[in-house]
Amino acid sequence: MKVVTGQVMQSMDKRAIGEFGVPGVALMERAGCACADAISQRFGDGAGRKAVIVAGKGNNGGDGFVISRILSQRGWEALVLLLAAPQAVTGDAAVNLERLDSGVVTSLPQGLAGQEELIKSATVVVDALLGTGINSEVGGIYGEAIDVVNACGVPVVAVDIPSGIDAGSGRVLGRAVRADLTVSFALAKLGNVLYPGAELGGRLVVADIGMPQAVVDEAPGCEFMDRESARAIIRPRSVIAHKGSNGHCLVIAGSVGKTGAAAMAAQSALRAGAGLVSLAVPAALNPVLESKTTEAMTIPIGPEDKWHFLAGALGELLSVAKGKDAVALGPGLGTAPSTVYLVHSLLTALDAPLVIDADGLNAVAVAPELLLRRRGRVTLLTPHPGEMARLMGVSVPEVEADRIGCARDFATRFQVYLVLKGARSIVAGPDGTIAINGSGNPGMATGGMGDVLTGVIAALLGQGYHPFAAARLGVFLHGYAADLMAEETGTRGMVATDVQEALPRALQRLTVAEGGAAGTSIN
Ligand SMILES: NC(=O)C1=CN([C@@H]2O[C@H](COP(=O)(O)OP(=O)(O)OC[C@H]3O[C@@H](n4cnc5c(N)ncnc54)[C@H](OP(=O)(O)O)[C@@H]3O)[C@@H](O)[C@H]2O)[C@@H](O)CC1
Ligand SMILES: [K+]
Repeated sequence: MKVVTGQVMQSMDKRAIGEFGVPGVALMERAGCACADAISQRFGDGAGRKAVIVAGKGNNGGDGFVISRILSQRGWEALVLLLAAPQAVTGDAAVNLERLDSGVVTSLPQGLAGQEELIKSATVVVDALLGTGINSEVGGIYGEAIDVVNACGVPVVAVDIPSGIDAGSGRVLGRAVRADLTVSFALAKLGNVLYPGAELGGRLVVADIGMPQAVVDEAPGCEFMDRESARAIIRPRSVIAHKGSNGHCLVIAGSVGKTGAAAMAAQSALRAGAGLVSLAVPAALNPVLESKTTEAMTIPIGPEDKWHFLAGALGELLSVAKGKDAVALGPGLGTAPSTVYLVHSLLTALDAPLVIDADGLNAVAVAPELLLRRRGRVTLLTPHPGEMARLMGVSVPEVEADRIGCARDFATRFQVYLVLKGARSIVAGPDGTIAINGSGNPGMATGGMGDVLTGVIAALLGQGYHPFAAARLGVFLHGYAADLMAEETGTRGMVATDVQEALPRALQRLTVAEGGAAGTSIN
């Protein structure tokens, strides 16, 4: 699913009207109708139902006027509380305001004070205060109105986006409406899918409002990874595939106390379909990993009494990396200075597509310019916000304030593919292309989830997926496996190995046609 900023949507609106001759009032009519339909579907129609539409003076309010007219035709009492003088309403919104019976509209330029009881008596409150045209922090009568709506205890349907959410980022601009349902138009906005906007919007419906297809297709936006987008990336496995044709991954991981990270990265690569996995570990840890893993082949590296990698391991690691289809570097490596030095040497010397995570990223953060020496080779980083902050030399709140900007900036500057983890992981390509992951749940906020993701992405790279496809499919699959687990056991107490074990089921659900069965019929 494509998502766009509010500004892009406003220019799409202008293009549809200017270039394609679609009247603005027609778009507004379809938008209002889509909201009314969603309301009718949820609450039914006919007498005894009351909608209170809290409207602003812009086109978001205009949609609200259409909703009032349509619901009235369906037997509702549909009252509009307009937070402006009627003369302040212009354009298409004014056309629709004039079409309402005067008794339906109450103009409240001083704000909603005194209307609380009326609002509490409604079946549904429609939030038509502010949409994509929001241009500053919300305060004054609009801010107070948002507080009243949030305190009313009645289901709230937001028109396009909850009022107060920045459509380009999902940020709350001062105050924002909390809705149960949001009906967004033509395409979802970034603010509908990024947190906190995504949560405040409740369930999201994207309605077709008759925007010309060319305008939709040509709008600059980014991909929101849902099941359909994942299905479009995933490739069928050849029936004559063998372990050698499904990619051989090398995982370089582990230090004392962190053998689990190494085991999970290796095992997850297998669960995501890698044909073979070799796991290179500091030699003293080999016995532990021999027994912790079964299908992965462990390779002891360095002196037998060393619990972490030394700088001198470079030669041995390069020779085991020869011929591998992808390398994962970092899970549980530790931050011993000699290990950091080794990571720096591997960065410049390894030719295979390389996924770097965890302590691998901490080593990169010391000298990120080394990434530029990998030009021409595939590098994929998977930082969480703390690691991203270290890589960029900024604070975590700075990363969180602009997750897309940070991911894009780093990926383009250092010519890498990057997954910025967190609720709605961001995938950035070296050309600045962005995707947003739609799968996953709070159960994933526990240790080891990143090691699983590293293994999954390495497996996909090893199977020959393009790095941007491997990153997008990898994050989706990882979150989707966790979502399948959550369906069964809830999110509390979920651990990384649960997600690891659910990966085949997630792959199965994505490859089998909806409602169909796996396999090929032969009779
Ligand atoms: N795109 C499409 O295809 C279609 C879009 N449609 C709809 O149009 C909506 C966009 O409409 P829009 O551009 O008129 O902006 P909107 O969100 O109503 O707000 C602007 C008004 O709010 C004001 N204002 C701004 N910030 C404020 C603040 N912080 N606090 C207080 N006030 C603030 C601002 O006042 P100003 O500052 O300019 O004086 C201005 O008057 C879109 O979300 C969708 O619902 C559909 O009808 C059909 C097709
Ligand atoms: K709104």
